[in-house]
Amino acid sequence: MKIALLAGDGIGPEIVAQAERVLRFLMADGLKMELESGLLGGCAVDATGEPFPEATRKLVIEADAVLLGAVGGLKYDNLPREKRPEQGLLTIRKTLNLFANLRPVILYPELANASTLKPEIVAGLDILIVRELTGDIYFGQPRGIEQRDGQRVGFNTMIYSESEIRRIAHIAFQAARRRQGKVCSVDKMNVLECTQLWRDIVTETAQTYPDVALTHMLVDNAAMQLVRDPKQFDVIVTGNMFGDILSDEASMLTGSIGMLPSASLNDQNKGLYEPIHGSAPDIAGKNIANPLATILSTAMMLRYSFNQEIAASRIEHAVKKVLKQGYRTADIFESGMKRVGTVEMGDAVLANM
Ligand SMILES: NC(=O)c1ccc[n+]([C@@H]2O[C@H](COP(=O)([O-])OP(=O)(O)OC[C@H]3O[C@@H](n4cnc5c(N)ncnc54)[C@H](O)[C@@H]3O)[C@@H](O)[C@H]2O)c1
Ligand SMILES: CC(C)[C@H](C(=O)O)[C@@H](O)C(=O)O
Ligand SMILES: [Mg+2]
Repeated sequence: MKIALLAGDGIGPEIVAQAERVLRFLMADGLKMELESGLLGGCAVDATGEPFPEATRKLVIEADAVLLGAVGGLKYDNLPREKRPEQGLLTIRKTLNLFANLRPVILYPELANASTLKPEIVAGLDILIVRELTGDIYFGQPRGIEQRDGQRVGFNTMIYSESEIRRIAHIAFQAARRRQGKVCSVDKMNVLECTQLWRDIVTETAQTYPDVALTHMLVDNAAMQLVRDPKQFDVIVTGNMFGDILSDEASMLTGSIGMLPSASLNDQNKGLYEPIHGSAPDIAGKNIANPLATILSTAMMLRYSFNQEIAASRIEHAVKKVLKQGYRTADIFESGMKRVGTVEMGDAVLANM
């Protein structure tokens, strides 16, 4: 099992270091894995001039799975789009055809008071956001900024093909079968043709899954319903951009964006695993970032890419125990708990493994 580690920028190296300790612990305990680090994002721009250098391309193609921290930062904001750190991430997703992004939104009972909603509204919360990751306005052509009628206009194209919609819909329905059997498809069909097609194809695909209950919701309402009554959702399936926004919103129901892991999968079981948050430049280098989303992403990697259910649950149980024992990074801290830094949170997880 060869794993490419791409720590990236900002808090990336700090949080990936803790996940790497967890992987090395499992290796010392007999799990056969090989880890190799590579450059992606701003650190790659600094070293090579490119956000996704050739050596990293080779590494991720050859690896069985990729663990990523985060990319980006203020320093790179003035670069042209193709040189920006985020472009490196988008290019990896496209190169590996990682169209299915799974973002579990799970509230650990110990964090009920850290949620932005009242404990009774979020108790037992367990949503799976299935975000399409290689299409939509992120990749659609044409795009650009150009002169028209004496002024600049900026434009992007929201586009989905039937086959792109169908394959992500299948992922959502199959996931729902292993859960509560409910899929809510989120679109903006009242305004956007692209998402009218989305709704039509999801509805058509649902006919293969008579045992799954499908509902549709417009994205503005979905954003509101997530903070009104989030437990009405089981699986949410949506496009690239709506999924990006709704998952950041949903993360706060679990206490912090630092708690949400993700898996981005293609149809050959190859996966890239990363926390849903970014490089958090405001807290980078201070040993205060929450590493749990990244550590939980390694559990998803062991489960989805390597079928190592026991090792995956071992990590998840260790995280649960750490929270039970009262360890909290700043983002999930509440009085009476033990405030710890990034490294100490890693220590606590390892101690519980
Ligand atoms: N997958 C990725 O690599 C990814 C994802 C999102 C944003 N980004 C990039 O990251 C940079 C910063 O973006 P942003 O500030 O909008 O979003 P962000 O997710 O980096 O940070 C948003 C807020 O959440 C906090 N936060 C994020 N992760 C945390 C953690 N693990 N523990 C505690 N607090 C945490 C940050 O301190 C910040 O206040 C940008 O360049 C953006 O493009 C990268
Ligand atoms: C950094 C950015 C390109 C990325 C996205 O929009 O997909 C991020 O926000 C995410 O959620 O993974
Ligand atoms: Mg995002």
